[in-house]
Amino acid sequence: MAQKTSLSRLKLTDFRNYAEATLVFDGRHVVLAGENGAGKTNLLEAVSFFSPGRGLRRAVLTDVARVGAAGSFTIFADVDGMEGDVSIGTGIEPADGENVTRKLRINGTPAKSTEELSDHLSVLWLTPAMDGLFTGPAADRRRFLDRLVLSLDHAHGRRASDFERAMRSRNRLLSEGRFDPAWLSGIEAQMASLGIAMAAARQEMLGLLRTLSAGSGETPFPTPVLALEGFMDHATERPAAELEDEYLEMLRNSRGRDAAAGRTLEGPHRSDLLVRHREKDMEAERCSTGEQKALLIGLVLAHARLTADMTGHTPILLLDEIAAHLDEGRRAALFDLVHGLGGQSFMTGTDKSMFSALADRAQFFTVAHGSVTS
Ligand SMILES: Nc1ncnc2c1ncn2[C@@H]1O[C@H](COP(=O)(O)OP(=O)(O)OP(=O)(O)O)[C@@H](O)[C@H]1O
Repeated sequence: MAQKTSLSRLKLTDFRNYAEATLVFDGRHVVLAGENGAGKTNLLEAVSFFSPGRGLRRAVLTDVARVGAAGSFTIFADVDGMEGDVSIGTGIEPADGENVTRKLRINGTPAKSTEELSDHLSVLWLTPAMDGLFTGPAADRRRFLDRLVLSLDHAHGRRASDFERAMRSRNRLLSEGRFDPAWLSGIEAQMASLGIAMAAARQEMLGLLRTLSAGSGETPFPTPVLALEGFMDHATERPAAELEDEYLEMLRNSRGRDAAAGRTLEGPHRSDLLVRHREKDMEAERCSTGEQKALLIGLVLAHARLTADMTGHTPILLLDEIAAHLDEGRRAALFDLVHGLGGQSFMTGTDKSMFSALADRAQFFTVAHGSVTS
């Protein structure tokens, strides 16, 4: 059984609609109930800042600081984490100018990068903004998949940003007509090694999820069948060095075409995550809204289970308005599955009664106008 990671205290200052708030948790699941616009999602967003990146809204940091305050915000948490008890603080300072970066302190010591958060906890989320994942642009699905990969392979984010940087340099050289072979070859070699490593990490994640869902029992949440399309799709069995050579060759041969297109036409930045509903044998985008939501829940729960199995620690789950579109039976089944993961989850809803099946497995808070009461 994986060990539980959990938050025991959360303190916000000038964060979204909170001037100041402190919440004390006792290790159970957390239910945040309140009217529309009360500040429930803001609390989940605050917790999501304890993972690398820009949080569950992918926010511009200056938008997060409370309107009318000094321009800074802070979030502190006491965490029972993967390496034991730890105090984590993050936020921005006022007037950092255009290039605001998120500061992070772990036990009072400044951290070099937000990637250090992954040593202490893993935070996964499901929000209504993700409802259109299967019908929306491929870039959203790629980002979703990359977040899944990142939770187990912490180098994936760096790889992806280094690839992006190299690709931008190549695009610039090509668009300026500077076909300097030595320079281009150097950049393309870097793209080939990073690009194939990215594709391999994504394939590995899909393989792990496939193995896991093959063993999962009956639940009301359908099993998603996942595949990648668009770049080196069927090449998983071949050695990485061979694939790198192939991609390098592809890049070399497509310089003219890419220059004309103004972008690189082949690469891991063109992959798409294909999702099928296994039981119905149908593409996710052709499933009903409710079926898509259930598939998404199935996918996030499978990922949470995988994270727990692989790291030995349960992730913290943020489930925004999760109960809203489920009937009573599915709601109860969902709570049992979430509880069965053995971790701490944070759930929001407009009505406390939607969570009654959780009973004493959860701690209930009421949120109203940027303040929280238990
Ligand atoms: N930087 C900010 N400063 C002050 N208020 C903000 C800021 N950013 C967002 N808000 C406000 O925070 C409020 C609460 O937002 P939140 O998304 O948390 O609501 P919610 O309780 O999840 O509501 P719903 O049930 O409608 O999803 C909104 O009214 C929003 O305008």
